[in-house]
Amino acid sequence: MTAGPSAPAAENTGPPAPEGSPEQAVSAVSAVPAVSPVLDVRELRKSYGDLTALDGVDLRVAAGEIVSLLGPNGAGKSTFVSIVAGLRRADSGSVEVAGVDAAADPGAARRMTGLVPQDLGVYPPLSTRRNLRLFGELAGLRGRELGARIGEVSRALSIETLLDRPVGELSGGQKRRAHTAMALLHRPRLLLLDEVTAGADIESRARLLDVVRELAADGSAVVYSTHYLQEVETLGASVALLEAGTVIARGSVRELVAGHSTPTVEFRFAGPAPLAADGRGHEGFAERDGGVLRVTTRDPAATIATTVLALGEDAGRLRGVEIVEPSLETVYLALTGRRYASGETLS
Ligand SMILES: Nc1ncnc2c1ncn2[C@@H]1O[C@H](COP(=O)(O)OP(=O)(O)OP(=O)(O)O)[C@@H](O)[C@H]1O
Repeated sequence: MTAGPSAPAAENTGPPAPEGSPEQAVSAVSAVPAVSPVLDVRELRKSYGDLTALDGVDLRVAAGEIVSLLGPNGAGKSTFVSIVAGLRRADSGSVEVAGVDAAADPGAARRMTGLVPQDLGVYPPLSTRRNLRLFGELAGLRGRELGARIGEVSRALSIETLLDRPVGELSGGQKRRAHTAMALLHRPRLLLLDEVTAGADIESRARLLDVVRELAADGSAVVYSTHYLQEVETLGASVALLEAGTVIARGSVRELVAGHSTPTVEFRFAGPAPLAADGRGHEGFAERDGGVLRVTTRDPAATIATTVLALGEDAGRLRGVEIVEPSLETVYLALTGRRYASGETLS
């Protein structure tokens, strides 16, 4: 895939389908902005053969709003982003960018959209500057204005020293910054970023997040797909949680946490956690994850007491018990049944 408003159509092979399906209760928090949204997506559907990637996705994003698109691998985030960017065609549903129907006038919708896709699509033999010029021209920028914008985005993303190097020689993080610069050249009203900080170092990540915040502060609407939950807080973003092609929750972090404010108790064991046998009196949803038994409960104290009592000989392997207060992470866990794989990456 390539960035920019006139990127060519492309289909890529995506990751495997998500395992299982959530059984937890799902509550969708409506977050319809009062003013006309910059992005207005309704009932978007997309299948790849028998596989339903998007199953009726609605999403509205206001000017100045950053929406974090969260969800496990295969949830449909990239499919959603690439359809909104005009790289893929939906089976049905509608996409409007600043009131322009993307199906009726794809060119106009693309001109208002900036995309930083997951698979980078720059022209490797050309210098960063040449790539920026190309994408700028595709977006309708010319002459002095284009030169000035290249200067601005290069400063914003700290890529001035990379301008005369072939993009193909840049590191992964440098490429992402260069790519983001290309998507920002024409000051898009809608910016789509698909896992843009994946593999970026701390400095690149901070720089990228700063730029995204600044763009939103200037009035752009931003859709920011990520696996890093802490970025949601850093960006001051609201959340759209996608699972198996459906938005299962939408709202601010505060709204989501308030709506799913059930604490979790984590029991840590030496060796595998014992089976959370239903007969052990847990109240709420219990699951095992390696050496951790995790129980979502409204009464943590009672859960600790009944669970420890029920452990039998496994009690000797118990190494710690922790009450985890509700957070975006626990909301994610409650809604998807999945957890972080490494402390920050969602599995
Ligand atoms: N070109 C394609 N052909 C067939 N199936 C596809 C294609 N692209 C994506 N898929 C499937 O569609 C589903 C959604 O994929 P998508 O890449 O949109 O998910 P995602 O949420 O972006 O995942 P990740 O977090 O891993 O990037 C997956 O099951 C994936 O295997």
